[in-house]
Amino acid sequence: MSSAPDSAPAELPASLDDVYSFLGPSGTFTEAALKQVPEARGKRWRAVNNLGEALADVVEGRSVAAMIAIENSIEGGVSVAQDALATIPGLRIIGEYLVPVNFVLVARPGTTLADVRTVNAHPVAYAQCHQWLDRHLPDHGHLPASSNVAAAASLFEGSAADAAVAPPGIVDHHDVVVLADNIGDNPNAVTRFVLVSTTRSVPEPTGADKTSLIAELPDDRPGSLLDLLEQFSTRGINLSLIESRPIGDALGRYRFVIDADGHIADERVADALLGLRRFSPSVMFLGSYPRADGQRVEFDQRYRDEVFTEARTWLASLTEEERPAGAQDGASA
Ligand SMILES: O=C(O)C(=O)Cc1ccccc1
Repeated sequence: MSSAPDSAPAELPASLDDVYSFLGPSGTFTEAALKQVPEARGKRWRAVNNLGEALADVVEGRSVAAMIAIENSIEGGVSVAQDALATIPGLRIIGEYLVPVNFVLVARPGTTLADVRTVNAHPVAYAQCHQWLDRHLPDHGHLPASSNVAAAASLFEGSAADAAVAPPGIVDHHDVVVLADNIGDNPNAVTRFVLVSTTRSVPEPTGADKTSLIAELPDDRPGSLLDLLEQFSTRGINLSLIESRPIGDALGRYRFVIDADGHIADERVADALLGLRRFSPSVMFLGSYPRADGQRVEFDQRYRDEVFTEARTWLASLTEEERPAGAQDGASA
């Protein structure tokens, strides 16, 4: 267990509620994402070895929340994370954070690029550097690592690899030599992280929010996906992510991972959820939370809250008994 870098005074109560889990060891991009969470400052941080351990900490009450990578600008959704959120009941996303990611190739002192045969790398990092690796080390082998920092650490723990893909800050943590800088295929790559908890309380709407959902299609017939998408389009809701993931019970069965602009407290988003629920056999609400980029949600004024509430009031009025003129509420004769 480590303490947050800007930790508060030692007399802080050390209850379980104070613990945040993240993919360690210290120096990972996931830790950089957790540093952006004001509520986590001064709390205890638990470095774990994989996503499953981070989420189990939350579900089993060892941590109040876990930071996980969910999407990157090169590969899209992190499928293991999407599948975990789809299959572990009770998890909610309570915040999102963006971390620019770039990578260096490091090795034990004395190693040169010409010596490198095998590279240790986290699979997501490896995928983001493969063009550089294929160009400069065309016959290299890949050894998967549990994190970007673990990849470099393992060079000193008997790893068969000669080099590792790591974050630039790795030089502050290990006595490595940098064989090459900026080996990421996209210099502007960004990874999106989410803070996951089991709390039922949803962050307050800010006007710059996002709602994450997972929905299954009712049946395998033409237009099912269109029906799903229409729930959003007919309510003026923009989607920032839609990805299909296999449900896993039969070939060709998929669930859809969706990020929609807006908050469940927005009438148009709540109405879209009701629409989804009416036709989908399974809709999971993963949470509404402020967008990391702070960008306010733009939508056509035809879909503002008052339009929905006015329509509901109108509907109710259609079947209300007409009151005789002058009658008062609750008045008895
Ligand atoms: O947090 C890290 O450093 C990781 O190892 C996971 C990861 C891998 C690639 C991009 C972002 C996060």
